[in-house]
Amino acid sequence: MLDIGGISKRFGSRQALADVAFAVRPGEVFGFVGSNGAGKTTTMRIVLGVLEADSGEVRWKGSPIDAELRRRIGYMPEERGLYPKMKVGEQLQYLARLHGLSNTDAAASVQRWTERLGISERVGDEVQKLSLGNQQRVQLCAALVHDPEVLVLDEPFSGLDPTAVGVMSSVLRDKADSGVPVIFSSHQLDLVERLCDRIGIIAAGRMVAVGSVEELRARDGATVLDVHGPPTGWTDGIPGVELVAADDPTHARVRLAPDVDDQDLLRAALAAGPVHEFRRWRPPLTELYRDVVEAGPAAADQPAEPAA
Ligand SMILES: Nc1ncnc2c1ncn2[C@@H]1O[C@H](COP(=O)(O)OP(=O)(O)OP(=O)(O)O)[C@@H](O)[C@H]1O
Repeated sequence: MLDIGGISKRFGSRQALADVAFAVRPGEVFGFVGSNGAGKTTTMRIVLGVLEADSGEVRWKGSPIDAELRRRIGYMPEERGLYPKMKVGEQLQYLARLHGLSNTDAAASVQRWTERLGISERVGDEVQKLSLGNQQRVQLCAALVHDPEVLVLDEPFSGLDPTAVGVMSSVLRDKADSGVPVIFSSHQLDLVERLCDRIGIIAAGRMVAVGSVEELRARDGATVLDVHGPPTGWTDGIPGVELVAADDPTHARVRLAPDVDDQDLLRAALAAGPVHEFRRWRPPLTELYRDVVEAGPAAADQPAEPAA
């Protein structure tokens, strides 16, 4: 288990992280989301040990991350760290060797991952001659060539075409299925919802929600129903029933107060007209995110609270 245990970090007067705590289990893809400046990159850098927390600790399998453990993490930094003038294959081979692989193992690994990520034809090209998306594929190869025990990826999907998104998603899923905890940050919430087993939402340096999408949905506790059929307006005046959306003249999305029986609501709908659909509404992550971040300790894009 990768355990991020209550880490805090201050840059001058700015409290970038305040007691951030969550865990990523082996076999799990964990999506780390939050607005610009919320603290994702800072958290990931601390996980990697390239930045030191002021307090709190990161542990992998119960041990604090040290130099030896760091070599066993695959990291894709936000500021991509490739040498532009070096050839793709040479660079990956070099990185794999740096992480302790023999020459033969490194060559086999480079071949395997460049093929999997669709850049095997480009191994003889300088990195700077590749498109940005292909450079990103190389960057993911760089995180994978040494067969890491943990994967930490900072915005690996940004700027990728749909094919590359598909390839990258399946690679992350496979790594997780082989027992590697995978954590990545992203602003693409639909992708995060599809791919991740659990999600952490950070706002202004504080974790405001952690869980599966279902668990995040359950936080609200309210029953919200979509009813299609009767002309909109039939809910007016029913105690404990709030109309929250009406996408067309025969639709009503309603939030029920805890004491309202959904069967009573169904009877009221039937009295107003034929009911074609009556079902619980499952909000997408984009809506859950908005609700959580807006209700969090500070709204999105606000500066982190200054230190005392
Ligand atoms: N080296 C640094 N010196 C000073 N402040 C920093 C430094 N690194 C990060 N910060 C500040 O810490 C806060 C968190 O930044 P961080 O890069 O972790 O956010 P993020 O969630 O990764 O944002 P984005 O989605 O834009 O990449 C921001 O207020 C940022 O300005």
